[in-house]
Amino acid sequence: MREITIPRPDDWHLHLRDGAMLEGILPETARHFARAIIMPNLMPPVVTTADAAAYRGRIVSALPTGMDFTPLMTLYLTEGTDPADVEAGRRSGLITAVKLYPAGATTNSASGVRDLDKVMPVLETMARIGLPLCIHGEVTSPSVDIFDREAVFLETVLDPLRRRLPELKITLEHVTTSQGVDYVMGAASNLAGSITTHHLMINRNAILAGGIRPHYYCLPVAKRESHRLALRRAATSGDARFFLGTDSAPHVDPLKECGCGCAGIFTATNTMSCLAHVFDEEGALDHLAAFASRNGPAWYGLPVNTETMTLVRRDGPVRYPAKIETGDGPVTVFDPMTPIHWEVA
Ligand SMILES: NC(=O)N[C@@H](CC(=O)O)C(=O)O
Ligand SMILES: [Zn+2]
Ligand SMILES: [Zn+2]
Repeated sequence: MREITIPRPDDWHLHLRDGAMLEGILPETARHFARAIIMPNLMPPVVTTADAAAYRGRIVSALPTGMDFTPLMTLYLTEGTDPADVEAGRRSGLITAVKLYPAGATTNSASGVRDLDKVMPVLETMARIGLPLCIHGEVTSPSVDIFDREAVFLETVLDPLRRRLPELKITLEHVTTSQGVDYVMGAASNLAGSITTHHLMINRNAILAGGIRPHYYCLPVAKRESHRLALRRAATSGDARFFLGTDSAPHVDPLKECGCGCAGIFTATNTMSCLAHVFDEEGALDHLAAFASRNGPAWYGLPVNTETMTLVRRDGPVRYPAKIETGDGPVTVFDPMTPIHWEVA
C-alpha cells in the first residue's frame, strides 16, 4: 500500500513542559495530533484543579494561530491530594485522568506516592466517578534491577491494587515488557496499556551497543529484543486495550549529553511516520487507525476525531530536522536508525 487515511490521531501520553520549551515544541505535536493527555510532572507539579486550569491556559496561549489542538489535563497524585478537588475537576470537564508516579521512579517524580494507603480515598473517589488513573509502572527500590522494575511493579503493586479496587479504571502507561503486555491482555476489565513509538522501534542495544547513546535513554528503559517484539504484536493487533501514548519527553541536549543525563525521548516530530513504518513492516497498516486514532478515545470515553490524516509512502527516505530549536536550547528528535519512507501528506 502506498497511501493510508486514518482518523486524525491523538497522543494519550505527552510531555509539553512549560515556558520557552512549551512554545518551541507544542507545534510538533499540534501539527499532527488533535488531542493529547498532558503529563503533570512540571516543577512544581500540577497538583490541584487550579494548577491544571492555569497550565491549560498556558498551553492554549502557546498554540500558534491556525493550529487546532486540545490539551487533556491530568493531575499529579500526591499523598496530600484532596478527593473533593479531584471530583470537582472531573465534573467541570477539565480533568481527564490522574497520574500516579511512584516517588523517585522518573523525571520530576519526587512529589509522587510512597504509600498507596495514603491515596486510597482519592482512588476510591475516582473509581466511583469513573476517572481513570494513569500509572508509571515501575518500582523504585534500589535493590530491583532497572530492567526488572516494570515486571516487579505488576506483581507487587499493580495486581494488589486492582484486587483491592477492581472498579478503578487504570492505564498502564508506556508498557515496555512482554510481562506488561500479558498482564494487560489477561485482565478482564478496567485495564488498558499505552505504548510509545520508540519502544516499538528500539531495544536496549540502541542505548548501549557500540557506544553510549543518551538520546535513546528513557524510562522505563528499553528492554531486550523479545520485549520489543511483544510490544509490536500488541500494538499492531488491533486489540482495543492498547493505544498510542508517545511519551514524547523533551530535554535540551546539554541535559541529555552529560555525565548523568535525563530520561526522555522526543518523538513528537516524526511519530506518525515511524508508526506507519512499523505497522507497514508488520503487515498491519489496517490496524494503525485502531492504535493511533480509535482505541484511545474509546477507553477515555471521547469521540473519535472526525478530521482525517493521510500518510503516503515515498520512494526516497523522508527527512526530518535532527533538532528542534527552542528558547531553552536544542532538543534532539528521535532517530529511528533506519530509513523511513512514510510521510504525513
Ligand atoms: N519517559 C521518560 O523517560 N521521561 C519522562 C517521564 C516519564 O514519563 O516517566 C519525562 O518527563 O522526561
Ligand atoms: Zn513515565
Ligand atoms: Zn512520560
